[in-house]
Amino acid sequence: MKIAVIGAGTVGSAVAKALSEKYEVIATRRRIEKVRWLEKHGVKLMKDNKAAAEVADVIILTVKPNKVRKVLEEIREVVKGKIVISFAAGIPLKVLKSSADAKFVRAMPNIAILVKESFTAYATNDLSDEEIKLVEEIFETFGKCIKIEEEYMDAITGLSGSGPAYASVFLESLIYGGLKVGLPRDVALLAAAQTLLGTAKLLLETNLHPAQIRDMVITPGGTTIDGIFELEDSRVRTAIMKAVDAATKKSKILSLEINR
Ligand SMILES: NC(=O)C1=CN([C@@H]2O[C@H](COP(=O)(O)OP(=O)(O)OC[C@H]3O[C@@H](n4cnc5c(N)ncnc54)[C@H](OP(=O)(O)O)[C@@H]3O)[C@@H](O)[C@H]2O)C=CC1
Ligand SMILES: O=C(O)[C@@H]1CCC=N1
Repeated sequence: MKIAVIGAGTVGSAVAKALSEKYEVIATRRRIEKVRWLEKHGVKLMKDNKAAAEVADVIILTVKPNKVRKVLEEIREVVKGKIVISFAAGIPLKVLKSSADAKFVRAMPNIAILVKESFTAYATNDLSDEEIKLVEEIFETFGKCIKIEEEYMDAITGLSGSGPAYASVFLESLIYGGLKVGLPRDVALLAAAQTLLGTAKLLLETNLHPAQIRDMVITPGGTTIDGIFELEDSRVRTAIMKAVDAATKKSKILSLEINR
């Protein structure tokens, strides 16, 4: 199966690289010289979106949201009846469908595609069971995936699409905390990253709620409660909830703007 990735930027190049292990991949962007390294992974580079979409069985759009309509206009004649997956934040299926006569999937992965640990949520109304299977096989090359109702896509964008950015702020803060108390940089980085990874795994592999994990770590009168006391005083939870809320609202605004 041939897959065309239209817009090989940050996400598109990660997508092309991951897919290249299993599929024949063509990737496009205007400045293809920026992603020559993809050729080492067997990815064919082109500037012509229409030519790439024409020879592909499945097309993945990884251009910015404001470019989606223009790109669909370019490729509309050659994607009739084909599966077109859009990763663009905030662009509803309705808008995609009004631009071309294809079978559309609106999806939201995250940058952990690079290490095959993306969380990809997707919505579609157009696909048969067999086509859903095919699309899930594609998403599984990026990590985990789930099908959701489209009404949740903006919230997913605000949580797991943007999530690696929030988690990186938290990780950076942990590392700097480590530096403040005198840890060598490499030790602080490893300690922070492995702790976050381990906690996420604990949550996914047990039935424990995060509050229970937190409670398990707090030894009465011990060290952790002093750290937690400071965190609660800084309203960290409110800050993170506000971040998810703001990014979700922005995704909704993008969909309103595109309809104008
Ligand atoms: N970054 C992330 O973590 C995530 C991003 N997304 C979504 O993925 C999309 C891309 O985001 P991101 O990778 O961050 O953005 P980038 O700006 O890094 O990538 C977009 C790419 O599109 C290319 N491009 C622009 N115009 C065209 C065109 N007409 N034809 C072909 N290619 C074109 C650009 O390259 P050139 O200028 O050389 O053409 C650019 O490299 C967005 O819609 C975003 O919402 C979704 C989930 C996570
Ligand atoms: O910042 C953005 O708009 C994209 C969508 C989700 C993550 N990055």
